[in-house]
Amino acid sequence: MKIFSAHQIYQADKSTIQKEQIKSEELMERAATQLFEWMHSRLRGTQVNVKLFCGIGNNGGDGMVLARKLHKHDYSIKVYVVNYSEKRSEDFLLNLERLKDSKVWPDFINEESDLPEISPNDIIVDAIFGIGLNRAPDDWVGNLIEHINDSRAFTLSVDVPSGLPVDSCHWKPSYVIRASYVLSFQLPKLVFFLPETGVYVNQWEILDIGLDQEFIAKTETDYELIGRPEVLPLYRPRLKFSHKGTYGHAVIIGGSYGKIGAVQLASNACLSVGSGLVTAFVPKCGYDSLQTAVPEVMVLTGSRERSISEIAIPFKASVVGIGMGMGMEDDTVSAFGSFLKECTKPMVIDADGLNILSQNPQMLNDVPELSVLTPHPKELERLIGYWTSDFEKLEKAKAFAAKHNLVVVIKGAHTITIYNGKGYVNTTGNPGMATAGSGDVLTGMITGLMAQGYSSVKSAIFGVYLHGLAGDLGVSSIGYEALKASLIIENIGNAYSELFRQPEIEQKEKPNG
Ligand SMILES: NC(=O)C1=CN([C@@H]2O[C@H](COP(=O)(O)OP(=O)(O)OC[C@H]3O[C@@H](n4cnc5c(N)ncnc54)[C@H](OP(=O)(O)O)[C@@H]3O)[C@@H](O)[C@H]2O)[C@@H](O)CC1
Ligand SMILES: Nc1ncnc2c1ncn2[C@@H]1O[C@H](COP(=O)(O)OP(=O)(O)O)[C@@H](O)[C@H]1O
Ligand SMILES: [K+]
Repeated sequence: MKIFSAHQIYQADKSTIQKEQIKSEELMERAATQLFEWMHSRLRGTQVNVKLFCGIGNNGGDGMVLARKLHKHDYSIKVYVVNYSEKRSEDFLLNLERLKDSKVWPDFINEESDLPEISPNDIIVDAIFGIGLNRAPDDWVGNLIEHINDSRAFTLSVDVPSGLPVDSCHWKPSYVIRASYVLSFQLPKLVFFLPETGVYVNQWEILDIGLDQEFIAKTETDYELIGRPEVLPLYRPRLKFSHKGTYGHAVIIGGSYGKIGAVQLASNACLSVGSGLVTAFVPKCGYDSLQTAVPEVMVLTGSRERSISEIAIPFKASVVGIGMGMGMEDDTVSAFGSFLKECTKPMVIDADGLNILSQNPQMLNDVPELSVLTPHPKELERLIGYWTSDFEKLEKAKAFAAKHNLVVVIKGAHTITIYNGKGYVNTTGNPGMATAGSGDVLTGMITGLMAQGYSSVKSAIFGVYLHGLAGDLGVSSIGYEALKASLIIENIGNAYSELFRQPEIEQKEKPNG
């Protein structure tokens, strides 16, 4: 699913209004009808106090329409207009009048007003700011937002949590609504998936307000949300008359004394995702444990006992995954540097491979184009330097990836794969995966997909998705805390099956059982 910028959403609005020959107020009515139906189907007339906090722009206008509809259906409502500017939008004003016509009289809150009482049992509708936020709220509006957050009442945010920037702009973290639920119009917003801003969004859902599909389809976006519909077409079926040679020979290089497990996890994952053959290259100390733990994996060793001091692969590997648990001994660094000079095919670089690159940036020139780098945030910072916001981080990562023609996988709760100026935002995975070795598993999986002939960027996008899905399936049987990286590997097969699982057909209720 595409992720639009605020500017693109406004354009989609315009295009819809032009094409359907409707007024903007009708689009607002449509959006608010969706909001109302969502609430009504859940509340079913329950008598709770709904307190609507509405700004004076179109986000507030949505709130006005929703208030009118709730009132018409006899809900107990109280409307507050957060009067942060004299520049009210036309559709807000129109719907304020319509609300008054239905005999609802909002309270106007301004800088001098007392903060309204909110009980934890109230339901708050947050329609103060939407995608139009372009600076941090004034302190008095911020105090109101803090007051709403402190109330612990269920807070339903319209379109976006108020105070949250949709695109890069000044904002203040304490002046953002902590939404229990966000009903966002038509398309997801990038900030829902970034670590700094995503924390304000507990759960979100898209409401289809019928924006111009043709416009959406033809608009190029900087970001795309990757779910099942996006990854299914990437899958390459196994062929009946294929053999192990068809699916490539991957080599996993890494490990040092005490960190051989990283290579074991990566090679096992590489095999489990479907690589035809897998060879691990480790220092001598890794030989016995690897051969015992994963008999399907072949093992080559260097000449040293505890670390890698030279890398020699006596055959043509389809792809190499390198760096996990490798350490940064001087000899290892020079072995890595010389190996890069020999390589021409795209590879996957993780962990100490990335750290070596950060300390020796000249080596970046020898990294084969279209290689996949899989940094966690700390490794990314070492590579691209410090950033002051997630927006800046993404821009820097894009520039870095473009400069070296690489695929950069920014790992996190929503891993983002950067390639060719675009970011692919993953939707699978869970906090149970914040555990030792889960990154090694990911590197193995991406390497294993490349071995089978998937392109670098497709391997990264597909691998990240499958890895998260395997983690989700693992967690469903064991819970977050107990999930271990090896269980992610055990669930790779289930993750493939899950991709193709048909949604269960609803059982029709039979009379008398
Ligand atoms: N297609 C869709 O998705 C549809 C979207 N719709 C709805 O429209 C919403 C967007 O509405 P919007 O453009 O009027 O902006 P909104 O967020 O209400 O802000 C209002 C104004 O506040 C101002 N301002 C900004 N920051 C400020 C600050 N810190 N402190 C004080 N003032 C500040 C700024 O004006 P400025 O003062 O900069 O001139 C801004 O214009 C969208 O989220 C959705 O709910 C639906 O109705 C229909 C279909
Ligand atoms: N909270 C989370 N939600 C979803 N996925 C997560 C979360 N935390 C970590 N992960 C995933 O787990 C992996 C961790 O990688 P990394 O930090 O390199 O681990 P390690 O170095 O121990 O192998 C990444 O793929 C990351 O996306
Ligand atoms: K809002």
